[in-house]
Amino acid sequence: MPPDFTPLRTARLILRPLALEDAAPLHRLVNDWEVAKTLARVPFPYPRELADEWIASTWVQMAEGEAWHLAIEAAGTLVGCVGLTLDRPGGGQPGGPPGGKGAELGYWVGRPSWGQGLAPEAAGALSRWAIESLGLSTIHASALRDNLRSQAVLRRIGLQPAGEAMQPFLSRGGPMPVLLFRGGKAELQAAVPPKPVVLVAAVALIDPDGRILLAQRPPGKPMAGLWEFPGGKVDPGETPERALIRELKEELDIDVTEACLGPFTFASHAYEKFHLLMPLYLCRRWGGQVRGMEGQTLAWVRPQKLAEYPMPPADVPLVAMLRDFL
Ligand SMILES: Nc1nc2c([nH]c(=O)n2[C@H]2C[C@H](O)[C@@H](COP(=O)(O)OP(=O)(O)OP(=O)(O)O)O2)c(=O)[nH]1
Repeated sequence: MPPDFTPLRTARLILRPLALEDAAPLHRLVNDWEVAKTLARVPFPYPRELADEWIASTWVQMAEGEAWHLAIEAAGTLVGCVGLTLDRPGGGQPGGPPGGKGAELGYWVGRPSWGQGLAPEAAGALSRWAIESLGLSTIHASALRDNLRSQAVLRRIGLQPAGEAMQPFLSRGGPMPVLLFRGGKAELQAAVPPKPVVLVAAVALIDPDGRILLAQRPPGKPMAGLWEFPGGKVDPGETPERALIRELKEELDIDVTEACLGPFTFASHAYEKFHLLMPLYLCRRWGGQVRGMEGQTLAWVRPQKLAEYPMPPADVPLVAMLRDFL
């Protein structure tokens, strides 16, 4: 039985325990000289039964807290494996840490999925998870001296060169020269690509009764159904004020001037795929009648009632500030 393990998710991948059904595709992908020749512990040819045995052994190792070998799944298909094996105390593995808890990282991606950056995505995610959840101080790994692609993967996830060694390779029938890599939490974190910052301008339109206009995000959009302040993304080269004037005309058919947009506060919020930076303006004067031009539902809401409207997480602190201010 596969052990209980909450799969790790990345932008494109799911890292989950191997299942018996993975044996056939795993065998097909790893029984490929181009893959097997880079792996120290994989024989070539790779017997079909070994796939079943290997999968069962990963369950035992995970249950015992010795190693975490996971399937790399992309769009519902097994594309490779990634694993971490804890160093045995006093094991003195080449490249292993002098003190603290360490683990050796290994991975492979089947040939059909090469060239898409899946190996660093999987290896980085598992390594960062292990540092956080298993309390590891170091991750180490090795790559054949002539395997530049794998060395690039290790560098990309933040591991640093840590010397050279000879390592036995089952597929090569003897020891081979490898480069060693190692890194801790700081190195792994520093290598995480920053999220793009998305600049969105938004406004709290306030009517003569002191009510604020909220618009409901339409179905099909991210965060559909949540209520938000009118506004939208600032185009390259545009100021937030110009963007708001444009968006308010497009979305609500009203005319606003820059002089009527008073800067109030801003949201700075980490969404999963981007970091939102959203200045929020106040506006009490505009030309024309507010009407939803994009079929969006609108609501004029008293400040005390704002909390009853579910809003994107970035807006929650803004609502509290508005309530206090108005
Ligand atoms: N207008 C507005 N956007 C908000 C608020 N809170 C919040 O997190 N956002 C987010 C949702 C969106 O990711 C982004 C606004 O972008 P947008 O409205 O131009 O774009 P969108 O995601 O609806 O659609 P698209 O242009 O990507 O197709 O800012 C808010 O109060 N008002």
